[in-house]
Amino acid sequence: MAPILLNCAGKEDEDYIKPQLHVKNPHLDSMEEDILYHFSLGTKTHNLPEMFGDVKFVCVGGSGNRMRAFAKFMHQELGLPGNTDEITDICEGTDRYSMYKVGPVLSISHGMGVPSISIMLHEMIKLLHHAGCHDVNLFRLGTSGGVGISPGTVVITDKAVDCFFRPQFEQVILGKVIIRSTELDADLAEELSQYASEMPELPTVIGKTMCTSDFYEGQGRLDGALCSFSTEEKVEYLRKAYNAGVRNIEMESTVFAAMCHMCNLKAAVVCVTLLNRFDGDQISTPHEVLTEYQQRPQNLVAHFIKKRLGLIV
Ligand SMILES: O=P(O)(O)O[C@@H]1C[C@H](O)[C@@H](CO)O1
Ligand SMILES: O=c1cc[nH]c(=O)[nH]1
Repeated sequence: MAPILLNCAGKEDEDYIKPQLHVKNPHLDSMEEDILYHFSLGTKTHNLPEMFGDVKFVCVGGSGNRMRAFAKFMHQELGLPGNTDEITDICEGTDRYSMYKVGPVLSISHGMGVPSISIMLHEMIKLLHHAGCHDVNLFRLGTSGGVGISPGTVVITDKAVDCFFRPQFEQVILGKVIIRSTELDADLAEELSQYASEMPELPTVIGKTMCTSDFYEGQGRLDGALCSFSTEEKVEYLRKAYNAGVRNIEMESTVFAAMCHMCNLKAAVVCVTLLNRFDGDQISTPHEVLTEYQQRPQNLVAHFIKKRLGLIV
């Protein structure tokens, strides 16, 4: 299926100026070859424009199985020809990440935490650059812990914040702390929220997402191998987070937002909550319920993609 050229408002438009992706690295121009090591892809070994030039939507999430399931789901949703069993892992030469392409949709796993997603984002953004992609929307489809909201709620992030509730991401470069903005695309979040309101089966809120560097102590859990705080201190911290507008906690949103923002890529974070952290720390929900929860961000983003491609009105 040939991709349709749509402008930001999702309308076909010949005069539309395509938003350009900017890699911010002058050294790249003088490199004879760029090996995307963790993807097992490279500019000399692969024809990246041919393989990826038509990509318009990049969806990322922690687990390889989830992102394969999403690729198969999108294949069906877009009505693409062929069998979903034929959708293979483009990165099968490495076991670091998994990548699947279905029409204009690229589905990539990023593992857990900031270091893992950050490596993936460097290589993915260079991949889009080498392939000559433009006008690409990026989505993180994740899971999270809810703060004062019911399990199964989908949170569309308006601001990704750090564990001090600041909308920033700190990167240490050459021994210096560099602070980057975690601004996400407000129009994209608004559009997703509008579509969510058309899907009554999808409980959705817009709120701040707090990104931590740990699942246990870093998220105020009492059930890790280490814990040095009381239940009251945990609840006080979660209450402060809630009052600051935080509605969920995960582990990748700030670097995802910061890197996309720096490279002029429109990005959104859509995570389902697996539990309400005021009610506990352990994720004891049955597996099949968790599987259904994980499908929810996928349903919303699939709806968005189909709207953008003009497959539904
Ligand atoms: O995309 P996923 O569901 O992997 O994101 C969250 C944040 C951590 O990576 C992980 C912790 O369970 O889930
Ligand atoms: O509580 C949770 C659940 C999923 N992912 C997280 O990072 N935290």
